[in-house]
Amino acid sequence: MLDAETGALVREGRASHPDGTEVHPDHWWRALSKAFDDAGGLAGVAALSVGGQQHGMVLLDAAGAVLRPALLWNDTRSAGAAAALTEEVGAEDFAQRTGLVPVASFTVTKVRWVRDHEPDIASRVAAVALPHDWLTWRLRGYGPAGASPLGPDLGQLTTDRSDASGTGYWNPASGTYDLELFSLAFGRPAVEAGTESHTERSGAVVLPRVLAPGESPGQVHPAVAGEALPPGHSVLLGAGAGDNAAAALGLDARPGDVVVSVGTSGTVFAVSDEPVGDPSGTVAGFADASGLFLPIAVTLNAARVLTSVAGLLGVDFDELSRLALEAEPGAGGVVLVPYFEGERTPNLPHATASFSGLTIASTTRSNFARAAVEGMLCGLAGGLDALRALGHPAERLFLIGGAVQNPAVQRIAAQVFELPVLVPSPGEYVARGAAVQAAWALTGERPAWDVALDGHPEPDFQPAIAEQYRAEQRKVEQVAG
Ligand SMILES: Nc1ncnc2c1ncn2[C@@H]1O[C@H](COP(=O)(O)OP(=O)(O)O)[C@@H](O)[C@H]1O
Ligand SMILES: O=C(CO)[C@@H](O)[C@H](O)COP(=O)(O)O
Repeated sequence: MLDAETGALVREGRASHPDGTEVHPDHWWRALSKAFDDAGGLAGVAALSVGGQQHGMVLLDAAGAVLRPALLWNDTRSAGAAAALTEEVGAEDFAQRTGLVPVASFTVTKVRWVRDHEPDIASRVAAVALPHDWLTWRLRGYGPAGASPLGPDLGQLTTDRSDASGTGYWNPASGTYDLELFSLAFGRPAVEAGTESHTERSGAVVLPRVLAPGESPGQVHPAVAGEALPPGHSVLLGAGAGDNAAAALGLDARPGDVVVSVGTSGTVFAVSDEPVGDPSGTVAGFADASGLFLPIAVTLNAARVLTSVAGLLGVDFDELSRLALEAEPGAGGVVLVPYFEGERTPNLPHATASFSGLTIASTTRSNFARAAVEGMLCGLAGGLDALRALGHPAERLFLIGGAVQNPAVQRIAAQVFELPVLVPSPGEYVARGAAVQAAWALTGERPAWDVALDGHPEPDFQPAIAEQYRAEQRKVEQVAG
């Protein structure tokens, strides 16, 4: 909870939901309510907005009930559907129509998977929403018949540009749904909530109405906030956003800035004045939450690479960092291509990780620790190269995400990225971006809050690290591709 004038942190609360690649949205709802309690309730809060993981598929029936656990961004079961859709539409056309070339993360591939593997569920789908859409709808009082104050009005579902652009059936350049593409994927017609054709086309699958930046979908319903909301107090809602677009808002990133987030996913993105369509699929051409665009490259293997290697070495993160910094740049020739969870960029959903360059001399704990950090960051550096190759200016790099608290990640980032690296003060930048949206909806103006910096590691670019990594990565790609 931030002060609307200054952006200063006033209170915070947190609650977790289960890990995994499919999660029932009810867990998010319970976690949100616990987080409100943990933060001391909503007294004094004038507006709030929801930032959430992108792409997750929430299927609702006509009575507003969730039909199955949401398939999340990191669920790769729809890799075959992604390949089929790319084949049917063509990568070039797909990129032109949506900014994307399908990979398993995107919602369009998940609806195709459901059509093909769960036809009973597919036939009962009345609406498809994303995590933040569903939470915003629930906060407004809509939800399953009998278990929500305003009932299952699917016409009230809303989303925002940033998350709509991660579905694979919305066109960031025109700002409209590509309903034909949705029907091709799912085999049923669709309609945008709240439009004229929505009322005329009963039976079509409802897709949330796309709000403009700064637009509000309404207020938190007093009955759903329970004791968190004091009597007579109202809370305005912001549009909500996908997590990466929210982080860009939270950092007040502008064209020329690149953000690298090392969390569960690894992301590299820029804010751009122009829409992007990369037919190679390396860069996804999302929209941002400010009215501009957010070209992005995303890896599935980020912070958890360090968790795995720390576990292998039997050390905590502090010791992993100490070991990594003890080794020389290049880790004595040891390279980790860290595709522990398959990979999304490059699109290798079935790849596995591999260590190489092991000799008696190089097989040391410190080289393993360093190879883990280098491999993870080199995967992201490939994303930066792709953004630059598309002509995006990159003047400085913000490094955020849980793993950035690791000193080795900061120091080695300055060796792997050929840019000044800035480390903002530790914080929840996605939540901060959601707070920007809330303040924007409240005042009608995008706030300009200062972002405090924690440090900027000394520039120390060492191209040999990435060169060595790329050589091994090409070999892995040949086997897994
Ligand atoms: N000091 C550290 N070194 C390495 N990884 C860390 C460290 N601290 C936290 N992490 C990792 O950061 C991840 C959480 O990052 P965060 O950006 O909050 O995640 P998410 O992308 O899921 O929002 C976890 O995988 C956690 O283990
Ligand atoms: O798939 C993407 C972006 O395209 C991910 O960035 C997800 O939006 C969620 O990532 P985490 O917050 O779990 O790291």
